[in-house]
Amino acid sequence: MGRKFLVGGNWKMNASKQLVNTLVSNLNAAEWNTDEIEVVIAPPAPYLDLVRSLAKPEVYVSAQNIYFEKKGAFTGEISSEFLKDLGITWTILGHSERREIFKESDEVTAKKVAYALGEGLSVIACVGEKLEEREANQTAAVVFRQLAAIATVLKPEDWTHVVVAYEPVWAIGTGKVASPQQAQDVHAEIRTWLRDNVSEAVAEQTRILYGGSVSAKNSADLQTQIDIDGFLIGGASLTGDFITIINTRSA
Ligand SMILES: O=C[C@H](O)COP(=O)(O)O
Repeated sequence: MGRKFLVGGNWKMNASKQLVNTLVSNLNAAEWNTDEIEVVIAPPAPYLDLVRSLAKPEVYVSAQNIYFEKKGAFTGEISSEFLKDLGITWTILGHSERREIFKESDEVTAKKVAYALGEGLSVIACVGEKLEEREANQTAAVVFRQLAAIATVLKPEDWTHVVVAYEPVWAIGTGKVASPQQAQDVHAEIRTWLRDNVSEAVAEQTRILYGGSVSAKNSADLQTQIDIDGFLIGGASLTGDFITIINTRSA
């Protein structure tokens, strides 16, 4: 079976009750073939419950991050238990903003991925290089290092619930989208890495999303690439572009 295209919306630290109502009503009114497209939105943690209760079942809801402990003295952290209690089945992990701003290492990210999977969550695991790393021809090395940290703590069967999001840091929120070929090149390298380091089946089945300035204007071209299995969309997920992107895929 082919890889189901995933359109993810990462709202980052943007929300209000009013915005939730608008974005979720618009999504509820939109239609897509659920055999071919999976839609996942990731609002900030305080809005997860509201979004889950308002969104139609075809919309999967994701956290943007969790911790690797069930409960206790971890002020400000989000437990997988909270997600399960709220009917939230996904979490993003290892976003570059977590890595850069909050200093989450490859090892911490990997620990979170393993923990989330053990708790029955599906994970969007983010990888991607910074501009200076790309310019130093280090893109593959950086992405492979990030993947290796995750692969080390997973069993091959765990990958069934992992989606990899390739998000070049220089393309995030900058309007400088990777060209379809630039994205495809890295996606193909990631798939080859999975083939060489995990298994043929995992390489074939694992979805690799592209993220970084995806918009209604560029999504059609990006999605023509054979190894682009969906998008993780930031800014445009807070606008009508998100549904246009879903519709572009459906068309
Ligand atoms: O998780 C989403 C990415 O960071 C992309 O953000 P962006 O679409 O605003 O560039």
